[in-house]
Parts: sequence; structure tokens; C-alpha cells
Amino acid sequence: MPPTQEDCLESFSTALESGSREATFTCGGSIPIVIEPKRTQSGDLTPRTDAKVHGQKIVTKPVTVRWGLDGQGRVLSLPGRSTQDSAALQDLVQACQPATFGRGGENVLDETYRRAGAMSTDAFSTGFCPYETGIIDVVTQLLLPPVIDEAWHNPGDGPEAGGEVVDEQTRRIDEAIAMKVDTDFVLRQGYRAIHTSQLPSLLADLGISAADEDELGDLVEKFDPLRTGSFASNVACELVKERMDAAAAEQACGQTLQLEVTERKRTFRGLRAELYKLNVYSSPSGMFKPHVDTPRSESQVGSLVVCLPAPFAGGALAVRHQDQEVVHRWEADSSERQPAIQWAAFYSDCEHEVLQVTAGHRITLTYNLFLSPGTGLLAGKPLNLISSRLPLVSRFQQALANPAFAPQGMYIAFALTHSYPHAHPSAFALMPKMLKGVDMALYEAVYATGLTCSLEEVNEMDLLMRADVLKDLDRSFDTASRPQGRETGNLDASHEVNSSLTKMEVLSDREGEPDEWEIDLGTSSSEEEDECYGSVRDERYWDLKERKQIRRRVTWIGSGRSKDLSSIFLALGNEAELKMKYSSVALVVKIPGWDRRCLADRTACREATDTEETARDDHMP
Ligand SMILES: O=C(O)CCC(=O)C(=O)O
Ligand SMILES: [Fe+2]
Repeated sequence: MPPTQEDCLESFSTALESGSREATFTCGGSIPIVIEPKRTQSGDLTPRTDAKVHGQKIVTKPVTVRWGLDGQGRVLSLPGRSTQDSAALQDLVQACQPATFGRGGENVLDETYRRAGAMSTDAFSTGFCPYETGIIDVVTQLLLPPVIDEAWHNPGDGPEAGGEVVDEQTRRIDEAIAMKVDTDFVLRQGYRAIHTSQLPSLLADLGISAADEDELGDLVEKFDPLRTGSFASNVACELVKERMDAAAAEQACGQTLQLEVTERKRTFRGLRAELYKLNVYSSPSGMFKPHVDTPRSESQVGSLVVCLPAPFAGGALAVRHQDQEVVHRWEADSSERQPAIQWAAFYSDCEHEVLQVTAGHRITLTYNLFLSPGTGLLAGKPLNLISSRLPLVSRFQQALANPAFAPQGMYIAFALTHSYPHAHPSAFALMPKMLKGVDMALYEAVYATGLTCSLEEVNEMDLLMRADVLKDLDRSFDTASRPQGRETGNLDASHEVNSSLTKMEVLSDREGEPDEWEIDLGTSSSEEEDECYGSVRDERYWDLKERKQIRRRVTWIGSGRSKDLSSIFLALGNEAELKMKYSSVALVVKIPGWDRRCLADRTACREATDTEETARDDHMP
């Protein structure tokens, strides 16, 4: 029996939940400090960061912070090595102002919520640079991976396509890898891996034509982004498969590298880091209770915190998204042999908290991270996303080919898991480029399936959205005569996705509204309405009525997932900012009726009807 409509919807929801668990919402790292960096004869530091670019083993020099008025300039070098350094650190702490935060649209000082010192960028400068140390490259790749668009119905993709052949292939590759695995390495590292130098002979063992040097270099870079020189066996297997595909393509058309084709379809997104504050959280009570960072502009994606090498204890940074938590622990004492700069980045709509500092001073630089046009130079190969391989795409395709799924058509609203900054009064111009983590994966899947969709601001409390959303979706569906595959695509905001976030409603939406907000307009008869409203039945009334009707016509998936955070969004930020707010957003998708789907894809229709016939035959007595 083909799956029912409920089964299909359930499968979308399951795929999203697991995608959400896997999606990165925070990342972090550590950069060792070389206390005595190399100098030229004239005394300059060179190379400044001693970056071994190919090994990606970036180390850095001690960090300087300069502050003070004209004629009273001070400088602190960290890690501190002398009593003067300790005195300078105390002076820096003294020079900070008590840190405020945003509550209900105002900057407040409340040391029961945030106890820290702060210094603004106009009062200090630092020799630390997150670009120089490679942090921005890593954060970009992890939080804004490049995205690839591929044609719809890519043969060979999806669970149905040659599943057994693929499994057999994987088994064969795994066996060949197992023969190469170095047992000593397994014992040391605790997982099976092979070394880069073994790749050519591994390919030869499998009878796959050798890659030329450039291609092999590309593959190594793509599958070993941190240039560790070794590949866990599952990663090696993916690498081999990629070369296998390229070899097959070369053979089929007598041309070179399929990789080059893929290269052209990759869409890069970039990040720009803007230094925001220097903060000091000091023992015994420095802390910052749970909050989300106030978006500074529509293009703010995340926040970066860099922890300078001063000794302290406690002060872990806990970052949360939905029901997951990652804790960045940076406590360090001055006796550590290799001091380091530790850092963490996270999407700024994720709730986070600085736990109590129990000893010393925790000194941090905070940066706001904004979306910027990608350069294409950040090789960007490790985490690229091939839309047609997203689990959701095959679920959508299966559902669309199933006559029992939405026979008359339907609208599905997926509640996005992240929130997005949104300025009044401009539209949400940066959608869909701003989408984060699993939300981007969902959007990509809808896009790759060729469905018409719209990104809409929704009121999380009552799931109301713009009154014209369905009309607009129908209109763009008709003009685009979809669903159909698309040969190429990019994430340009100008493509068919509507993004209609226009009006800002920051206040809890019902405050001060007339009574009709409370009445379920959908159940009242028109006489009752006349009686109740008479002359107050104005434009707003009709708009509300329409919005409620739309709510009933849309099937929700995943609504309320971030509800627990909404109070924090409205109440607490790291700064009051009246022009910006986070919005809850839904991706509303139009599922065309079965007839339209048949028109768009006769083959799928025929196949599915055949299956249905067979199923019916099976049930005949
Ligand atoms: O210092 C940290 O780890 C985070 C600080 C923070 O959340 C903020 O300044 O908004
Ligand atoms: Fe924060």
C-alpha cells in the first residue's frame, strides 16, 4: 500500500528533526601562542603569524591590547609574563565600564543578570585579528557552508536509485580501505584511517583510473579541510566515490573532470567580522545569564567570542539551540605550557550564557558576524551541500509521486528552527541568503524539488501570517508552471522565492488590540459578526479574518519548536536595539494537486498509477 498523506507529512518532519540535530549551530577552536615569535633583523615579526598554510597549523603571537587617553596610553601583552603585565591587566580591568544589556528595548545595568566590565572599540585597539588567524575561514565554512544546486531528479541519487549497487560498491571500497589501514594509527587515535600518501594505491587497488595531481589535490582539500593528512575510513570511502564518479564521467564523454562542472554550480557565502566590545568577567561573580545577541542589522548571522590568554577559572560559555547545548570551556591557568587563544562562534539567535567566573579575569573580544558576498577563495570544499542528496528531497519526490498525498493540492508551512533579524520598515531583503543550518537545508530541498515556496514572518503565538501569502504562491506557481526541474540555480534573492516580511510588530501582538482579537472569527456566522462589530468592521478586521482563514488552510510542520525562546528574544539581548528584531519565519510550500503533478511529470504519474493499480489488484478477492 502506498504511504498515506499522514505518513508523508510525518516523514518530512522526521527528516527535519534529524537534520536539525546534525546541523552545526556553534563551533570553536584554539590557536596556540608562540611566546617568542620569529623576528627579522630589524626586529619586525615575520611571518607575523608563522602560519604553515598548507598544514593549516596556524599559531599566533602574544596579543596586545592598547587603551588610555592621549598621553596616558597603556599597553598589555597577553599572556602576561611579568609583574608589570599583571599590573597592566589590573589597570585594564579598572578602565572598563560596568556592562549593560538590552531589556525590553532599553539598555539596563543589572548586575544580577550580567556582571562584567566592557570597553567600546573607540577606547581600545588590539593586535589580534580573527582573519589573520584563520578563524573567519573556519566559521564561514561551518556556519555558512557553500551550497550547490543540482538538476532535479538527478539519476543515481536518492535511496531508490540503484540502492543495492551502491551498497555493494561501498562494501568493496570499505574492504580495500581496510587492507590499507595502519593498525598503529588505529591504536593511537582510536579510529580507522588511511594516510593521503596511500590514496593513489587505494584507487589503483579498486581499478579506478588515477586522478591527475590537481584533481587529487582538490579531493584531498575537500575531504581533509583541516589538512590532518589522514582520512577516517568513511571519509576515504566518500573520496573514492567522488573519484569514481569523475572517472565514469570522463569515460562516458571522453572529457575531463566532472569536478569542474560542480565547481561552477557552487554558491559561496562569506562572513565579515566587526569588532564589537572588549569584556572582562571577573571572579568571584562575573557572569552573563541566558540571552540572545541583539541583531545589529538584517545581515547579522552570528557572534564570535575570542578569549584572551589571561588566567581564570569557571566562566564556561554554554550555547543552546532547541534542545541541544554545547559548552565551550576555556578556563586556563598561567602555568599552562602552551597558552592559546580560544574562540567560539554561534548563530546569534541561539541562546547563550556565561557561567560564573570563580577565579581570575576572563577577558574576551566579541565580534558581530555579518553576511558578506562570498569571495569564492575560501576553497569551501569541506561542507558543500548537494541539494538532491538531502534526505528531504527524496521524501518530497516520493510524496509527489504518490496519488494519496495531497490529491487536491495543499499548502505546507515549515516552521524554521532559527530566527532572523528583520528591520523596520524594509522587507527581509537578504532572504534566502541568510538562512542558517537546517533551515538552509530545508529551503534547498524545496528548491531542488522544484516546488514553489515563500518565506513568511509568522506570529509564533497564533501562527498568523500575511493575508496574501497563498494568493501570491498560486500566482508564482502559475507563472513558473512548476513543479519542474531546474537546470541551474543560485541563491539570489531575486529568484522565485517570495520573501514578504514587511511590517515589524515587536510588542506582544495583542496588547492594546480591540476585543475582536479574542473572537474566533472562523466560527462566528455573518449575522453574529454584524451584531458584534457593526461599524468597527474595518480593514484590519478583514485582514485578521483572512489571516485566520489562511491559518486553517495551511498544514504546519514543526511549529512551536523555538517557542521557549520567544520570551528571551523579546526581553533580553546583549544590547537594546529598537530598529531590529528577530522574526519567526515559516517556509510556506505549495503542493500542487495530483492532476497538476501528472501534467508536470507524466512518467512519475504513470508509474505511480501502475503501482496503485497493482496494489488494488492485490486486494481483489
Ligand atoms: O563572553 C562570552 O563568552 C559571551 C559574551 C556575550 O554573550 C555577549 O557579550 O553578548
Ligand atoms: Fe551574547
